[in-house]
Order: sequence, then structure tokens, then C-alpha cells
Amino acid sequence: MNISSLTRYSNLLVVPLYSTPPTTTTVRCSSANNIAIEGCNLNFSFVANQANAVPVPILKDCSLRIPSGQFWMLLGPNGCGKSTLLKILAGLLNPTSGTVFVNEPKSFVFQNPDHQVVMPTVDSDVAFGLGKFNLTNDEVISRVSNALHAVGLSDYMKRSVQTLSGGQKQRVAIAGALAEACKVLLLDELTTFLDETDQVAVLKAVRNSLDTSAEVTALWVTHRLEELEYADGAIYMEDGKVVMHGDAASMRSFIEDKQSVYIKQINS
Ligand SMILES: Nc1ncnc2c1ncn2[C@@H]1O[C@H](COP(=O)(O)OP(=O)(O)OP(=O)(O)O)[C@@H](O)[C@H]1O
Repeated sequence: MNISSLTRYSNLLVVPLYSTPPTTTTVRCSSANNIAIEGCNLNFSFVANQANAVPVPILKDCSLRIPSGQFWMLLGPNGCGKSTLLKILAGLLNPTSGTVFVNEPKSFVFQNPDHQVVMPTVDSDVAFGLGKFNLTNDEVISRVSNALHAVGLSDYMKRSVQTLSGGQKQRVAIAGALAEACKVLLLDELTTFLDETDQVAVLKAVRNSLDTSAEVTALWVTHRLEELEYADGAIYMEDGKVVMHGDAASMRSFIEDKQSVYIKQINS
């Protein structure tokens, strides 16, 4: 199922990146108009249980800024806070402090492909969210067909969703968001449950969706570093903090440096 048109956002705040020390990146809030996703000084804490109401900090002063029309990845080890940050950007969680701006409409696609599809056939699922737009039948058909084309599923229009692979279901969910003219796709570890062929197909579908429409921006949570080759930029988190924020080439060398330090440590 797509959660589309989530409405909570703060005022537009924006930000040039300023020069960065070697292992951390800081994003400063100011103003710019080509930014699709922005978080400024986001903190988030959970209260673990009512008996012990001491908040546990999960996100620590996280800032990020993603230009319109780009495919960015949110990387980092298990438990560092990626999904929490994504849910705050989606409006599914409220930050303890800090501000968020995300272009509307936005759509959140979940990790489990079986939670994505609600209708019996591919075309009816993609059309599911279009009822609110008061479109003619021809407009609905055109939107569904263009969206399925963008994700490489033009030949699947009349297929039963029950017969789709996990990756195909993810692509149907993305097509549903595109059909609704969604401007921001927030994608939470979509490749976790998929085999390698499906993983690549979903990545290519997102890449192609952005290449087809300059209006769409995507943020993709993953811990698979090899997926970086499809991205324009990336954010690397550790222990609730954003430690690197930059284009894909800078991120690759940052991660290679990190890996070589780690290899030296385990060999010494
Ligand atoms: N509802 C919750 N209550 C308490 N702690 C939580 C809750 N949800 C997440 N956490 C904790 O917050 C931290 C960050 O979790 P999050 O799911 O954002 O990390 P992640 O980087 O997405 O991890 P993964 O890659 O394993 O999915 C973890 O330590 C997790 O245990």
C-alpha cells in the first residue's frame, strides 16, 4: 500500500553545504529553492518503557539536504537510525526537535513487498490512489500506463498481483506513487527480501523513474553499499549521527577509506 500525500511538513528552510572536515559532514540551514528534502538538526528519542521514562537518543542532531530530481541513498550499519530518519521525513514520526521540509506529494514505500499491493490486478493497484483526482477514464489509463512504463512493467497491466515476484510488487508500489504525480519517493530497504535479479530491477526502476521525470526525487535506505552505483548522492550514518553527506563519488571514496582502516585494524 502507498501512503501518499502525507501532509505534515515545516516551513521551507534551506541550506548550502559548507566545507567539511574529513570524516564528518555538516549541513547548515539557510535558503535555496531546488531542495526537495531537508532535515535540520533533527533529534529523536524513544522512551523505552513507562517504568523507566528516561529517553533513549536515537537521532543526534541530524541534518541533510537533497536536491530535486536526484536519487540519494541513506547508508549505515544496522541500528544506526536510517529507518527512523526516513519515517521522520515521511511524517510517520515526529522529531523530538529540529525541522523537516519534504516536497509534496510524497510517498513512503515499505520494506515488505507483500504490504505494498492492495488490489487484485496490477493496473487496478496502480490506479488505486487516483480516485481523489477527479480524472477522466482516459487520464487514468494514461497515468497508469506511463507509470508502469517508467518501472518497466508495461506488459504486466492485467496480471494478478498474486503472481508477481517481490521486486515486481515493489515496482507496482512505486508506479502507484508515480501515477499520483508523487514528487518524493521515500523507500525503506526495498531490496531486503528480494533475490539479486529483483534487487537490480527495483533499483533500475527507481533510477529510470527519476531519469524519466525531472520532478521526482528519491531517498533510498539501504545497508548494501554496492547499490551506491545507482545513486547521485548519499548520506552515511553511524550511531544516530550523519557522518558523511555528499555526491556518490565522494561517498565511495569515504567508504573505501573506512574499509581500509577497518582491514588494517583487524590485521594488526
Ligand atoms: N519503537 C522503538 N522503540 C525503541 N527503540 C527503537 C524503536 N524503533 C527503533 N528503535 C531503536 O532505534 C535504533 C535505530 O533503529 P532504526 O530502525 O532506525 O535503525 P536502522 O539503521 O534503520 O537499522 P536496520 O538497518 O537494522 O534496519 C535502534 O537501536 C533500534 O533498536
